Amino acid sequence: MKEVAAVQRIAVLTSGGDSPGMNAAIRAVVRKAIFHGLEVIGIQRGFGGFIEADMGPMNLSSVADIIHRGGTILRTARSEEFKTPEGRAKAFANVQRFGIQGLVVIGGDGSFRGADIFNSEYNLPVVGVPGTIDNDITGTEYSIGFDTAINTVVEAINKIRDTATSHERTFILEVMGRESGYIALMAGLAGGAESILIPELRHSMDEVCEKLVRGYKRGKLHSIIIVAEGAASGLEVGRQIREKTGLETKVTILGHLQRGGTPTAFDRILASRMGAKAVEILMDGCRKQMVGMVGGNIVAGPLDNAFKGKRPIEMDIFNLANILSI
Ligand SMILES: Nc1ncnc2c1ncn2[C@@H]1O[C@H](COP(=O)(O)OP(=O)(O)O)[C@@H](O)[C@H]1O
Ligand SMILES: O=P(O)(O)OC[C@H]1O[C@](O)(COP(=O)(O)O)[C@@H](O)[C@@H]1O
Ligand SMILES: [Mg+2]
Repeated sequence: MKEVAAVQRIAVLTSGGDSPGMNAAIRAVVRKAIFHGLEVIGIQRGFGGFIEADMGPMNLSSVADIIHRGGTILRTARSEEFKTPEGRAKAFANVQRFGIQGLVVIGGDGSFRGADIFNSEYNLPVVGVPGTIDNDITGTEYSIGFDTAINTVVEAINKIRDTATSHERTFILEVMGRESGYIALMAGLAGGAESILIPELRHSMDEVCEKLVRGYKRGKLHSIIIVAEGAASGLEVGRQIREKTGLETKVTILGHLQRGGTPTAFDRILASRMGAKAVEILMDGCRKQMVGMVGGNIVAGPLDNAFKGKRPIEMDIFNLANILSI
């Protein structure tokens, strides 16, 4: 049976770094809302478009043929102006002008912080949908785009392994994560990396080098070291290893390759479920929530969970990766 909602018009935007699966989430928000008789306004370029009234109605066809596309059809941005009360006042003028009664923000911790402040100031109901390749959001086991990103990294590791073995070389692979080591950790475990360097932990280059040399002594043909960009520069790690061990090192920086590409089935399913849940939350009359995956279920939780504390790194996974690469 279709539920009839008190809220009649909602808006959706994507903000912060794009992540594969954001389009699937937009599609779910739009189609779920329309299914229940709601109108949906699509806001372009995150909070930037919110301030500048760069927005318009979306319909079923606006989200056709996007479930498999990376990036975001709504575009995304980082808006310094939204961090100011004056910028947010402009955005609120557009809330009134367009008759928006609820807002879905698809983005990361920074975007949720912005949404939280806006809700406190203007009482517009907001729901956060976690979309970031970093998977650094507390309150959800997975954020949209992470699975695709680590699969991209693992694919790169597979390719590097081929040439690394042939030449018996040491490779350093720098991956994304300015403040978070999740991509490095999980892709490192899945890719069988010798060492994983992440910003959450202090690392001793002497230990990294000792492990490398030990490995080669027992007959390893190559070594792969994963470095999160927030832990160190891949080039610098390569230089230090070369100086300390005399080994030949090659450095690959994956960069924005990790943010693009067609989303995996996991990310599409996650995004579809989370986008639909966001609409349900607004229809239920909640004022400030985030969607999360907890124990495999899609649930509503407090929005400020996402940025209250830093998500701790899973030490058991880090230790396991170390044991398995002995
Ligand atoms: N303290 C804040 N107050 C208001 N808006 C904020 C705040 N922090 C972040 N934002 C908004 O959210 C945007 C995205 O945040 P950012 O941290 O860059 O990305 P992400 O959401 O992916 O973590 C910022 O450009 C800004 O517009
Ligand atoms: O593309 P930019 O603006 O240089 O941002 C790079 C950063 O964005 C990310 O890809 C995603 O971070 P957010 O989701 O917090 O925006 C990080 O891994 C990376 O450090
Ligand atoms: Mg972030």
